[in-house]
Amino acid sequence: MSLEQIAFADRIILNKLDLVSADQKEAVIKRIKAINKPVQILEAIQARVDLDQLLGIGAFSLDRVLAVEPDFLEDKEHEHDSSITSVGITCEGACDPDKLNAWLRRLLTEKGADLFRSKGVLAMAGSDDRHVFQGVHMLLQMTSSAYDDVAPWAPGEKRVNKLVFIGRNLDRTDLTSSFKACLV
Ligand SMILES: Nc1nc2c(ncn2[C@@H]2O[C@H](COP(=O)(O)OP(=O)(O)OP(=O)(O)O)[C@@H](O)[C@H]2O)c(=O)[nH]1
Repeated sequence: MSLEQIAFADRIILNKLDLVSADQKEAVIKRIKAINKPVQILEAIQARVDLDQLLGIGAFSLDRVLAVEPDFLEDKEHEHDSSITSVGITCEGACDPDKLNAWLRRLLTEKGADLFRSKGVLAMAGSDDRHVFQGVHMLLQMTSSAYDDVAPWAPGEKRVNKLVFIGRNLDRTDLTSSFKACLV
């Protein structure tokens, strides 16, 4: 198994399942999820998968970023069998844009090599625009409903920031507290 490929993937096809027991399959799924919690696993025999699940999924589209799985974000499990893990942060509030920029810049500079994927949906103080970011290692793209086809925060909608980081040696406690320090 290539850990980086698993960490990077949005979807993984688990093929040749006729050759393993249910327990063996579950063990492999557990290992994959320990590395990349939000990944979607497609089970297959003779590589037969529903093509609709693979084609046109727009893995890098904003829809995908916005579809941050809530069960993943709420999962507080720490279990993992390698140094590659995923960290989800979900937290109501509004970010101070300057603090957030400084935090992201520092994170990418210091941890970029270890950060395979990052993505998130953010609320900014003083703005009704929903901000969306996604990154690969040091590269980060940020957009918002001001520029793109992203729905702004609806009137009265709870502004819940959601972030996902997948990478090596991530410190969940530090990531969470340093993000929360960006809130106004
Ligand atoms: N039993 C079983 N054999 C399969 C399945 N899928 C593919 N194979 C067989 O596995 C062999 C390798 O298939 P390839 O399509 O060449 O796959 P590959 O990725 O190039 O090779 P490997 O990953 O090394 O197996 C072929 O003989 C396939 O018929 C499956 O679901 N079950």
